[in-house]
Amino acid sequence: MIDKSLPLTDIHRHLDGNIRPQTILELGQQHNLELPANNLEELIPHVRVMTNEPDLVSFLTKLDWGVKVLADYDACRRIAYENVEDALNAQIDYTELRFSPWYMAMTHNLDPQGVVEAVVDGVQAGSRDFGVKTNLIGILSRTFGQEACQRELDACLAFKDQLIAIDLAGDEFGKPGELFVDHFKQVRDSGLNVTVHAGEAVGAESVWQAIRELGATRIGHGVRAIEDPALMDYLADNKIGIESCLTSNIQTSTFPSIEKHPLKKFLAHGVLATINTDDPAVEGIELPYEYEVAAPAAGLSPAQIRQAQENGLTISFLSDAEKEALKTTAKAG
Ligand SMILES: O=c1[nH]cnc2c1ncn2[C@@H]1O[C@H](CO)[C@@H](O)[C@H]1O
Ligand SMILES: [Zn+2]
Repeated sequence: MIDKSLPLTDIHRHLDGNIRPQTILELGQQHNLELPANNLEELIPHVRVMTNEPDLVSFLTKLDWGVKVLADYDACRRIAYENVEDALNAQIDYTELRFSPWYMAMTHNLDPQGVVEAVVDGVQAGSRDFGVKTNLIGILSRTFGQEACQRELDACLAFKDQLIAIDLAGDEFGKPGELFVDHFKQVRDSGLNVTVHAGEAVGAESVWQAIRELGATRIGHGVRAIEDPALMDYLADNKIGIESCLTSNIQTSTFPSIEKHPLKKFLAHGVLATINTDDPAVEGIELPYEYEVAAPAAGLSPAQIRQAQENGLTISFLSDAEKEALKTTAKAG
């Protein structure tokens, strides 16, 4: 259950993995784009996971129609704005929304820097209108290789004061972290925080690499750290946060069943693990479902669910003063 006296956070949430099917339809019509269907019912199977996918890369193709309708900067602004409204509807008090400017820009040859500007603008307006506190994380989509990631990073760094961190996402198996050491040196030099998707499609060695060579202080998913006891100790001792996304891990076949998910073991080990959505519209879930259905199904006790909720604020990239302010607001109800 969600503890209403604590702030509710979603710190692993892809803005470009959460584009409303209705918006995909409307943008497609507005820009005369060919879509796989012209009504919601028939479109949904193309943009949402209906049965578990065999692997991460198959899962990720479900995000593609969402970015293919981003024909101009207004479309980017719109989906950013709607993401904040979705966060409000999911009872979220604070969210770190992440997005990949290159992935959003590539279909219609937009300028990635223009995409960042539009997303910043849309999220600021949404935050003001819907009263949800937000920060933005820029993603380097490793799937498209080192060069595209450098251009993506340049676009992010041009707006570094509007971002809180940089993440590495996409095809972990095909594009290992070793290819992005230089990119993340630039990120650390810029003063931005580092979180990396690791230990999702590859084992514990990918998590070690993200920490030691990329400088990650938080890990997206990290599920396969469970295979390495020394790494589990390291995560707990060094307060490396784990951004868990239960339903996503089942839908990508990272784990065969929710009952076997290791989140409860991370928490029992004292790792600062958290509950998040990943790509809510693509998964067809929202944060309350993860707390109320997925977490109990994964064998978390009510005390562990509460601990995970508390950890969300603890490992967020907010300042101590901002964390305290959110706690006070939540307590006041
Ligand atoms: O669960 C995930 N694991 C790895 N990469 C992901 C996941 N969800 C989305 N993306 C990736 O993030 C970028 C869009 O924000 C895209 O590169 C997409 O493939
Ligand atoms: Zn993710």
